[in-house]
Amino acid sequence: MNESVAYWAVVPAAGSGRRMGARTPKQLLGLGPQTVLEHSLDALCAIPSLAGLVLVSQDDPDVDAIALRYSNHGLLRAAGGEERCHSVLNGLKALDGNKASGDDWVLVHDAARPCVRTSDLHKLIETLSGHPVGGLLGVPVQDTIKRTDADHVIQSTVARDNLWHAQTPQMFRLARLREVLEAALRDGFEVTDEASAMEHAGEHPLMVEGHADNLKITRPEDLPLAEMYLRQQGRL
Ligand SMILES: Nc1ccn([C@@H]2O[C@H](COP(=O)(O)OP(=O)(O)OP(=O)(O)O)[C@@H](O)[C@H]2O)c(=O)n1
Ligand SMILES: C[C@](O)(CO)[C@H](O)COP(=O)(O)O
Repeated sequence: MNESVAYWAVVPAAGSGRRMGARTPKQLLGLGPQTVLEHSLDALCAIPSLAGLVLVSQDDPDVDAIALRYSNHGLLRAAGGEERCHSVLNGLKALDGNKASGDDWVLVHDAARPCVRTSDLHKLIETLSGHPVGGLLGVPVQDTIKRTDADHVIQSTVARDNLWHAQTPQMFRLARLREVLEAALRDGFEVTDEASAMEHAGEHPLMVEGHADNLKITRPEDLPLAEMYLRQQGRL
């Protein structure tokens, strides 16, 4: 752990949860007595070295109430953007305007990933703190992967060796991440995660193996699965 730099988190929590099909945005759905968002914030706040975190959300009184409960963790707020990448960039700008320096590390973690293990967060930070680029948590692909046409007719089988599911947190230096994200957006490049913006700039982030239970809650069937994982971890 490099003591001279700080570690911050940016939590994109401004999505509408279209694929969940619920009236409530999925980050505010319940997992036991807490919301998905609170479980994700609790996981990040368990990192002793965390200097603070930026919660990126739409205007929502329910989010405001949750944010108040994390004010002692140096919680800052930023407005959500049209897409996840715009929300993340707003979060980085909020950090820039605060006590953060360009060399500080930023962990970008989806609010929709409440089951991330504290042990994996520590593994990510320990593995990457001396790394020249940064990286992300992920898990190797276990199924056979098919590519189809628009009519779902299989065209090919994708070789799965060295193929990974990218997760979050994705951990990069603040100034460099903001620079590559702004450049990717200027180029009209489709940014679905922070690592892809780094790759677009010619960087090679490091994949750090985590666990499959760090799922992104996306569809209704993911909620009971997340609840089971949290119980297994003793968090419910
Ligand atoms: N404009 C957006 C879109 C997404 N997110 C956040 O990014 C994370 C991952 O995005 P995703 O799973 O796609 O969430 P949604 O966009 O809400 O889902 P959907 O695509 O089904 O609407 C979530 O924590 C979501 O709240 C965000 O902060 N701002
Ligand atoms: C960032 C991410 O969770 C990595 O897998 C994923 O790219 C988010 O994608 P989404 O379409 O915004 O859910």
